[in-house]
Amino acid sequence: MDGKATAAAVRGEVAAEVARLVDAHGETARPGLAVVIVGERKDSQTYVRAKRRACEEVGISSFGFELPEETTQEALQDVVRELNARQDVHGILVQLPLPEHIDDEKVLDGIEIGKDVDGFHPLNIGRLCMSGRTPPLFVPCTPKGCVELMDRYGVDVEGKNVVVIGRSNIVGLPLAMLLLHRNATVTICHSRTRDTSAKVKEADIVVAACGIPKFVDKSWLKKDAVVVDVGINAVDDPSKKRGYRLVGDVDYEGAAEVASFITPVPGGVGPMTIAMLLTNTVEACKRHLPAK
Ligand SMILES: Nc1nc(=O)c2c([nH]1)NC[C@@H]1CN(c3ccc(C(=O)N[C@@H](CCC(=O)O)C(=O)O)cc3)C=[N+]21
Repeated sequence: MDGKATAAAVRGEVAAEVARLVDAHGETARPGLAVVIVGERKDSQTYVRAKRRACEEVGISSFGFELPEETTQEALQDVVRELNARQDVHGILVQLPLPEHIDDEKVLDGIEIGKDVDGFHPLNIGRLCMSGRTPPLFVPCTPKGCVELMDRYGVDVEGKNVVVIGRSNIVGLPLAMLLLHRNATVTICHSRTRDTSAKVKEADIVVAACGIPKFVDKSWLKKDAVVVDVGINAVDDPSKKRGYRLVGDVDYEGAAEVASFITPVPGGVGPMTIAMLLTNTVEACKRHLPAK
């Protein structure tokens, strides 16, 4: 499953929608995303740059806030409060991880839930977990991107055995919930699971989101399993310009021989994550407009 091409297609659709909004309602209807980064982590800077570029491509205004590593808890929360109040900012993203001295829970919980385009606010996650009630305002971008990718490739999850490896609040847990609501039989494996390979051997669909390079081996996979690799692991590689290359949580070469569908790294889930950030931002903006 080609996440790079699929994300490009999604961006094309988002660009058309943004143009339609601005055409119908004027400049105030142009969606705006604020991205806040604290400190100078190289990987965070790379991701934030990619988010900024994606916004530009589709006509979403992006507002970057680069705060020094020493930023205090109070100062960061003040920035979030200001962004909550701004009319031209429809979505707020505080890039994770934050420096050690900052309590990220306090920061994330301070984001207005209607602007929580990451979908990390406990009220959004709580609503995501419950079915038949008020739905969340936003679904976290990586899980949403995984499901969107499978949808577009015609992978139906209903009644399937899905194994999600990883239980993080931003990927594994919300993804398991999304798949459960789509009537998959979901098993979550994690660091204390006794025999993950045995669980994976039963899986029609495997989602690897544990952050361990090449954790999932070809020998674990059922013939024609669907494999979604969320891992973005940097491993040293002096032959590369950046000094490292990215590998997933799945041994791609081997797994590709048995899987019916598989996502590569890079070029799989990563670009879809950013595409879903754009769709969430447009959704946030549209909620403020009269229906048209
Ligand atoms: N508040 C917050 N929201 C996030 O969504 C968030 C975050 N914090 N912190 C870090 C993680 C990581 N993340 C990625 C997004 C896209 C790619 C991506 O597009 N990767 C490219 C490769 C990029 C490269 O070459 O370095 C690919 O997989 O093809 C990767 C990682 C979002 N995150």
